Amino acid sequence: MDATQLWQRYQEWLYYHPGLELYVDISRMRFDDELVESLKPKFEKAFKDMQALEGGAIANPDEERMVGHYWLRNSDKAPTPELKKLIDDSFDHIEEFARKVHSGEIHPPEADKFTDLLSVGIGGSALGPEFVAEALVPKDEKLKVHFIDNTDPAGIDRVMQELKERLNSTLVLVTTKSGGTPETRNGMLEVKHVYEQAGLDFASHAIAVTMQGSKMDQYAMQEHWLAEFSMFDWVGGRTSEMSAVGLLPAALQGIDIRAMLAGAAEMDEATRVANLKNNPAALLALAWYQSGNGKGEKDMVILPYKDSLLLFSRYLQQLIMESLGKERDLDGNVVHQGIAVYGNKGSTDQHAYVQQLRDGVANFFVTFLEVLEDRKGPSMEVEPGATAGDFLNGFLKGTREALFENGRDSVTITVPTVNPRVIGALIALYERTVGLYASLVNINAYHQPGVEAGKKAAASVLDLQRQVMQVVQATGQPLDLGAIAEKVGVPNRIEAIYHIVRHLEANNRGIVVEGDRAKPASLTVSSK
Ligand SMILES: O=P(O)(O)OC[C@H]1O[C@H](O)[C@H](O)[C@@H](O)[C@@H]1O
Repeated sequence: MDATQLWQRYQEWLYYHPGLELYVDISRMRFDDELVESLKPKFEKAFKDMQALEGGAIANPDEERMVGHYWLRNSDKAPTPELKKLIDDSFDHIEEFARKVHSGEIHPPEADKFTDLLSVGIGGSALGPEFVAEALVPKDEKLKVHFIDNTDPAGIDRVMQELKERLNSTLVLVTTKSGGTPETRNGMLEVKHVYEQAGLDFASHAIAVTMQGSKMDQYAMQEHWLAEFSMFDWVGGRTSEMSAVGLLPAALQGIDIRAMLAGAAEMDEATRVANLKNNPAALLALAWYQSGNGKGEKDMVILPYKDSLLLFSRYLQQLIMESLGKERDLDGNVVHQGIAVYGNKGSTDQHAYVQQLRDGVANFFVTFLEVLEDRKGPSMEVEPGATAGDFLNGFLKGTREALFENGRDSVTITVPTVNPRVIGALIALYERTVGLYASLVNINAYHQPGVEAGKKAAASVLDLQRQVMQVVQATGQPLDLGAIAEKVGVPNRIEAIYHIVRHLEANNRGIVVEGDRAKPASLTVSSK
């Protein structure tokens, strides 16, 4: 295709949303009319599926659940007046609480106001809040936000060290939809311990977002935490940014959550249009489908050319990979679907792995995210006639062109600026694209059966650890790994026992290991 033809193609496929001033350009994806024609029936079905989902159908059949994240942005779309009321009340509750925290009406026992927010959660209960907190830091940030999103003791220490001087004015938010996620429970207990060590009452600094009746809900009630916010059964973790999960921390930080909701609602309207060319999510779904042959054969590299959007790719990793990465389709056939997502930001990544993208394995397509506004206010010239922002723009365009020349495709999404409305719209755009694409490839995007396997295996390792400790303590003389395995009654789990013992020893957990470290079979274990 020559330059004139490409310019034609660009104009033919360009999508523009006038309200949001947002563009989607899929002209640099090499799909042809034949593919578009052949996908028409699938798109018809995808639009219908989406309509049914928004109408309250059980769109997640395995878990017998409705999928209602779109109602959050327009509660009139909720299938019953009761649900509408729940949604409206939950936002009022969030705003009222945030207002009282900001004014000092709600304050910790030892200070006039809360100064910091420590959010404890993982997966869908962390990635959206982390992305938004970083993308939208307000000028007059009301509370400074920190995150614990793992059960890594050293990671927890690092965050608690930062907060050491302000512990008494830190509000701790524990977010877990299910209320039973071990990493989050551990994080909460560790933080509580630090409060207790400091002689502070944890409950009067603690709030929770969780489903009613969950373990966390019960715990928070028993302990008389400061406040609780409900998470709904019909909102999945990875699509929960526009529920209390995302909006509570955002509101506390001082972000305009109504603008986020409005941006998402505008995008939802645009992505309800049952016409491929006029629906930006359908255009993205077409691009995903074409690049990976409907089988995820190519990875999605997300490259926002804007530092504040650094965490978008991490957020999208869960949204896309947990939704689309499925063993079976809706008819039970083994399909091993998915699309791998990675990326950080441009132009930084051009100095890291873009070399491979240009010249190496052609197993990806790029999504460039362009922000038209360089910064608030004027920029100096770093060279005659060019600002730092002109360079950033030049690098984006240059990379897009250099990749395309070499047979590497890309999508470009352009937004006017980074603000709450735009972020709400971007989240809604990708949520809808995932839903439409899932329909095209006939999978359930709303469950995550594969995650359970790792959780079960971890629980079994911890069980084994308890048994190993018992055996070692009860025996009173050095045992080799085989003997421990025999005594525990799991002769085929010697390797697992070896790993457990090595970790216990490294952490002074009351055992002594002797022998040649390079020859695990020579090791003996005894209690200290
Ligand atoms: O919010 P929670 O219930 O604690 O869940 C946190 C995360 O854990 C799980 O493993 C799921 O796979 C995720 O979808 C979820 O977002």
